[in-house]
Amino acid sequence: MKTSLRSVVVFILGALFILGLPWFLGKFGISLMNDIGIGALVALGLVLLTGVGGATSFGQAAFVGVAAYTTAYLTTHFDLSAWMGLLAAILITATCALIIGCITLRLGGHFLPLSTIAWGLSISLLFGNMDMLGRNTGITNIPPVSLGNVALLSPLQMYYLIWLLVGLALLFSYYLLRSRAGRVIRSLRGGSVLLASVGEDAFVVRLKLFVTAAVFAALAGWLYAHMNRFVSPSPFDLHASINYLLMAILGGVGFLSGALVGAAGVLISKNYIQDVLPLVSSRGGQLEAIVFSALFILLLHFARGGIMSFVAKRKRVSQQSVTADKKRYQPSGEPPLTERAPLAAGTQVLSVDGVVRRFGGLVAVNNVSFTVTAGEIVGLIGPNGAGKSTMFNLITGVLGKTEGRIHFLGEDVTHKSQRQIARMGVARTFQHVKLRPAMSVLDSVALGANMRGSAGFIRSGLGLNRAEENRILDQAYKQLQRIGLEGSEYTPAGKLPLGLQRILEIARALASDPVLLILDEPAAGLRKHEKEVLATLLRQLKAEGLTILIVEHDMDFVMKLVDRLVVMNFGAKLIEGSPQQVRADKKVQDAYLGGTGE
Ligand SMILES: Nc1ncnc2c1ncn2[C@@H]1O[C@H](COP(=O)(O)OP(=O)(O)OP(=O)(O)O)[C@@H](O)[C@H]1O
Repeated sequence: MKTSLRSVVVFILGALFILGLPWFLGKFGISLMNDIGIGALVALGLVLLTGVGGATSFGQAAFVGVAAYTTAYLTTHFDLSAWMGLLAAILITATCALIIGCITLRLGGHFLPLSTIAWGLSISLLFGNMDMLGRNTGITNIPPVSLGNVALLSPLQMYYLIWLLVGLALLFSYYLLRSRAGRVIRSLRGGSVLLASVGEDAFVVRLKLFVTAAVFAALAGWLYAHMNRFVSPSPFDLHASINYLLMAILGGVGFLSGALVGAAGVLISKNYIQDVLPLVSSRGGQLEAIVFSALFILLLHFARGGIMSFVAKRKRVSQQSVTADKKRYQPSGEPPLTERAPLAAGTQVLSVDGVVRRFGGLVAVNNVSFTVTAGEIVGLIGPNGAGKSTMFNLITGVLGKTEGRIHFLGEDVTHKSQRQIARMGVARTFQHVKLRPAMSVLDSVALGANMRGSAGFIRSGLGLNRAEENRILDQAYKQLQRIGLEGSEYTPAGKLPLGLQRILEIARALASDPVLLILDEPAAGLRKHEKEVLATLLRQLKAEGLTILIVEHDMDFVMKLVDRLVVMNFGAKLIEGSPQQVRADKKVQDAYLGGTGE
């Protein structure tokens, strides 16, 4: 994993700026910077959870509150040090997030944000109603954080602690997103079927992200409690949660730096508005909420990408001479990832036995049986609606079977999940391409090698995954060379023409080192020359011992390519045989080729 020099320079310059800034700020400025740092920590969690992971939370302030009250309670009632309070705050907040996440994160659509409002409100109401937490009066006399004998009492002392933690959280997030785990997080918006095809459970990934965002909120809560030395319910209510979301959106919910920019933007303008509104009206306090609501709506209408998206756009325009296409990946030289031993010729790879799939009254797949042996290319063909894609979805575990059995390498996979089947060595492409448009070509393929690595959130975020990450990227580059897309490593996948996106999906599948490659209409949208290149690639893969099952409508392409064909019609198997046998069969001509005898 190569950290780009520019990112290092930007980070160092940022750190120097933060170090030197107090020289130019008064007491008020330093206190404001402390609030910005605390807000930025929460907003950073939201950038990961909402901006990258696609799960909107209106309840982050409640997590800030859980951590703040935990440390406040433990340090005032049990005389624990603030550092023990930090440990407890992180543990309890993460546990709360885990429990709430398990209950709510499976909710789809608008129900998830609605549920975050519900638990956000409930938790903040709890703070105001529990005697042990001081009800609405809160908890006072919280001890300061101490470093040895030095108590961090002044805003300037807290400034350095707060911004050290903000820097570490930023670094963690930066490394995390550039890793194996980060590619999976960035693919969350592509849906659970895409993630399962690379061996991941979307719910588990979202849950880990939810807990990570809660831990960032916990850091903020701990800092808040020991900086103010007092906690009460109102800074952790729904209103505060909306403010944190506003910070993330204003800065740019798709950018880590957006958390800093957004927190600064919201808190500085809030101070400014608080100064100006009393001059306009005696009810300035109420007007503030209205002004912020109006700002939120304007932002959602005209600048959803936030401030950083404008900065990124300008940067792209000013760097047009150094386009992504001209950057090249340099292989790391790490030893390559280990590969599966090739199967002996004739080994049975797949066996489909009397499989039935009904959708209500419709029998989409009706008692279909066939086998695929190692090193074969088998085509599954049939007219539109014959049940081919349903058959693919049954084999790969996307759909459950109504009847029948499927074995892969002799193991019964009838009731295995898509993720388990993918992990056994079945890789696939999709009829409707499933790529993340903004993800680079190199990363898109590296996602396929996901199951060949093991670094999780913590190892990746701490930057301890470099060797593995290099090997995964080298593997992705090797597959790009194989399909002739080297040179476009850093082009966003969505910028490729549809035909090349299909080929890119094949490279992603190959990066997993599969036993069986299942291709759903790979030649659709390809030009004649591209089809020839694809056919050559598939023949080469067969020569290397890979087994391929392919659905394809282009008869010319498929007839020249495959060893055997299984023809389906109205959900049932019509015939199985060599391309010559299928071509000559009268039933096939009637059903599939419209009786032309092509
Ligand atoms: N999730 C579903 N719910 C209900 N019916 C479905 C579902 N998926 C597929 N079908 C129906 O099952 C039948 C087979 O569909 P399938 O997509 O498997 O056919 P196909 O051979 O892949 O067609 P095409 O070549 O057009 O992709 C069709 O009648 C389709 O409408």
